[in-house]
Amino acid sequence: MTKPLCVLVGAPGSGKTTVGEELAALLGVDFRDTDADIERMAGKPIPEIFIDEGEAHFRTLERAAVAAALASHGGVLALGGGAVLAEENRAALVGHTVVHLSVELPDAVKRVGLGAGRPLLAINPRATLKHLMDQRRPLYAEVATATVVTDGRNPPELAAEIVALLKP
Ligand SMILES: Nc1ncnc2c1ncn2[C@@H]1O[C@H](COP(=O)(O)OP(=O)(O)O)[C@@H](O)[C@H]1O
Ligand SMILES: O=C(O)C1=C[C@@H](OP(=O)(O)O)[C@@H](O)[C@H](O)C1
Ligand SMILES: [Mg+2]
Repeated sequence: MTKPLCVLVGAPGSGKTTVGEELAALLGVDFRDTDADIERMAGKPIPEIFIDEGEAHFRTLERAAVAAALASHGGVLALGGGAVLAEENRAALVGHTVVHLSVELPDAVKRVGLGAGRPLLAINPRATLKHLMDQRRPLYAEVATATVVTDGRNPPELAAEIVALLKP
């Protein structure tokens, strides 16, 4: 069975999508993001899924996307920030190389701005992010096999650090 070289988890704004793309380019492998898979599956952008069908439906699509990607993608895989909420997803990550991109509130808030494209952050992004991060910090720690601190660091240097970390 194919499995990802590296799975990236972390809060919204930790840089999973951006650093994941850089990392895949450095490694010369494909990049995949479960958020993009979900949008393809649903045939619409994530904010529209939240509006039309609600978060529970999004999480159902997300569980399917995570399972499919873990089973079939051999490159770098970025998950959505909330994927770790599902016990099913955390269990599926056991045995994988999972890098937690950690970020503290000040950098996360700066990076997500007013939460464009992230429906959970559409109202009061700073307070909502703080709540999400407090709730999820233990879950990221539970699934991670390594943690990379991203505060004050740029995506190319973070991607290079992960390449070094992946070397046997
Ligand atoms: N290390 C970083 N330093 C500065 N800006 C970053 C960094 N990582 C990501 N960004 C920026 O923050 C925003 C969110 O990044 P993104 O990769 O979408 O995060 P995630 O997928 O974890 O939510 C993007 O505008 C991106 O360019
Ligand atoms: O934190 C969350 O629950 C979410 C994070 C988003 O992905 P990013 O972490 O890539 O922003 C996306 O999956 C969706 O808007 C829900
Ligand atoms: Mg992302």
